[in-house]
Formats: sequence, C-alpha cells, structure tokens
Amino acid sequence: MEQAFAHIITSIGENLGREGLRDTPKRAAKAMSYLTRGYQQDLQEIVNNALFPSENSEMVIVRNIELYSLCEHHMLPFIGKAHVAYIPKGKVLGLSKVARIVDMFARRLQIQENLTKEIAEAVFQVTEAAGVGVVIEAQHMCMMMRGVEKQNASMTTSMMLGNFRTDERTRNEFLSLIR
Ligand SMILES: Nc1nc2c(ncn2[C@@H]2O[C@H](COP(=O)(O)OP(=O)(O)OP(=O)(O)O)[C@@H](O)[C@H]2O)c(=O)[nH]1
Ligand SMILES: [Zn+2]
Repeated sequence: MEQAFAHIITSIGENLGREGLRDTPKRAAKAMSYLTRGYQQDLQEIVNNALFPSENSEMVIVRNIELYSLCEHHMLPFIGKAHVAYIPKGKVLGLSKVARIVDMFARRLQIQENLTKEIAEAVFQVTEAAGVGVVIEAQHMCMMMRGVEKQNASMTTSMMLGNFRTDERTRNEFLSLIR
C-alpha cells in the first residue's frame, strides 16, 4: 500500500523526494489501514458474548452513533450518524457492542444503503430479537468536495427487520423517538 501511495503522489505531479512528503506514503498507508480496519474484524469477536438475559421486551434504542465510512465508488468519506433499535426477546446486547457493530461495517468500503442493511442484519442475528430497525443519516464528500458539489444534501437510509417491518406502530415508535 505504501508503494501504491508513492505512485499516487508522483502521478499527481508531486515530488516524492520533497521533505514534507518523505514519510507520506507510510503515513497514508497506515491511515488507510485504519479507515478500513473492519475487514480485520468479525462479528463474534467484537460481540464477545456480551449478551445478557433480560425479561424486558420493550424497545431499546441507541441514537446518534457517529459513523465514518468510505464510499465504494470514490473511496471518499461519508460521515454521519446511525440510530439502531431492537426489541429484545429474552436477552439484551452490551450497549457498546451496538456501536462496535456499526463501526465494523462502516470501516469497510460501502454504499450507505448496504451499510444500513448489514448493520441491521448483524444486530438481528446476534440478539435474536423480535425486530431491528436501523436509520443512517450521512453526508458524502464525493458529492460535496467534487462532482455535483452540493454542501447541504444528506442521505437518509433505513432497514427494518422482524416486527419493525411488519408492525407499523413499532416502526413509528422508533421513527418518532429518533426524530
Ligand atoms: N446510492 C448511493 N450512491 C452513492 C453512494 N456513495 C456515492 N454514491 C453515488 O455513486 C454514483 C457514482 O456515479 P458515476 O456516474 O459512476 O460516478 P461519477 O462520474 O464520479 O459521478 P458524480 O458523483 O455524479 O460525478 C454517484 O451518483 C455518487 O453520488 C451511496 O452510499 N449510495
Ligand atoms: Zn462516492
């Protein structure tokens, strides 16, 4: 990856020998590895069995989980927040694990719609909940810094599974609580 970044730097017409750029391929490779570290993680490992018995079967919502991802089209950042909800069925998930699941998928190359679906399916799988809802609101640098250059457009995507999909009241409760 260092060689690839060195190639990019010379391709844009910069001088790789210049003092300020000397360590840039190494730094850039390290940063890119960090931004895509989700490829090195798997669901079982990050959840680490942090599931706890509970008789509570009311909706659990984790709001405003900040999210930094890279779009798979331009490899430019998209930045926003995720709201994740589920209805427990006998067990609840450790609070931080919801955010870790968001991060694991965000730190891979994505389009926002698929990211939303992957998070919802992962939470559904590990919690075995009655239903899961995920909403993501994000702004895409590929649409702000370049291309159509719209600074205020943001995209909202959602994925509803189980009773969030079949029961309108459940879905509306979630949507009104994150508003
Ligand atoms: N649906 C969706 N589209 C995305 C996402 N991230 C980037 N895009 C879009 O992917 C599309 C790629 O379009 P192309 O025409 O192949 O690429 P481009 O010439 O760079 O397009 P422009 O961005 O319009 O300049 C663009 O419309 C982007 O806005 C995403 O998460 N979801
Ligand atoms: Zn893009």
